Amino acid sequence: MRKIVVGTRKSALALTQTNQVIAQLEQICKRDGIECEFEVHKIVTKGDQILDVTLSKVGGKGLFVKEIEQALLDNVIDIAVHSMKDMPADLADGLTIGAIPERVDPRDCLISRGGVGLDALPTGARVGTSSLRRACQLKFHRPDLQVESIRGNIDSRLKKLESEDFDAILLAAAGLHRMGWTDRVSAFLTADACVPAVGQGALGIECRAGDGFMLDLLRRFQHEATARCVRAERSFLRSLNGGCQVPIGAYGRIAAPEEAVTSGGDADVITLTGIVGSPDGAVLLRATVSGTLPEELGEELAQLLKAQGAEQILADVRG
Ligand SMILES: NCc1[nH]cc(CCC(=O)O)c1CC(=O)O
Repeated sequence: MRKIVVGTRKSALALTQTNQVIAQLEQICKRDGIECEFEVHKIVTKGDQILDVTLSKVGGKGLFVKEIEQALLDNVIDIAVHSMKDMPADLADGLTIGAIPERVDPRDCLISRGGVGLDALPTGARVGTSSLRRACQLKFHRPDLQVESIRGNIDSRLKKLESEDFDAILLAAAGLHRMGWTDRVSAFLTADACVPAVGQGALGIECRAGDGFMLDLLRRFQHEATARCVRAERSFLRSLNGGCQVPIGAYGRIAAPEEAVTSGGDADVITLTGIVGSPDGAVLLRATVSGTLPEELGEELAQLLKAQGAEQILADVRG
């Protein structure tokens, strides 16, 4: 009986999604006759310690990931469950993503007082988000809104909607979905109106690159369509040198079978949309590409946005 130690952050969302992944892996083990048991190991990351200060000013890439990767390298844990959108473009040497399971809802959503949608928010309403990507796209559509920083895990941000007197906050639908809190959603923003963060809604299970047992198990948990879309999004992010604290978004999807048939296309074709913008929403560059090779698609999309001036916008944000 092999014991698999699973590392996780200790936030409510991290623990919940880790337990959901363990339950799914247990099903696979049972189905395929693999004998193993799972144990959860909680790790406090730098990102958790400094949630109250301005994360974007600290500027480190992968603030939620570094200590967890060290625990993998030190054999303290065997796998780690991450939100793909928190993963830096490059992993630590010796580690790999063994599985990307099926993505849940990739969209952002609005949680407002009174449950109204974006268009019904009063002129000048205060909206809480610390994501430059969300701020940019929100201000692009509604320049009158006042975007203000809000910190903390999703549970504390939901509390701050009331206690800090915001009219609305923006969160990823996926986190609320995993917590069973989608009844709090006032409106889902379409992936076109607000292009999600790279990897949003997807999880990644990281392990040691040389751990054959884990790689064999995790391979059975991978959702190929999701994995290819996320690889395309991450290739785009890497090509722009982006971390999670820059106003960059990308969303890859694979045409539904009926769409692929009517377009005469291939069921493997990924359609990838990306944006780069200024945090005040004055500039919002966007392009869409499609193709079958994830890494090349991401690079192609980055080239298109660079040709529109993306590098200067990002340089201005980074200061
Ligand atoms: N940046 C924090 C973070 N990282 C992952 C999620 C949950 C959504 C997901 O898995 O993509 C969230 C919360 C949020 O952005 O609302």
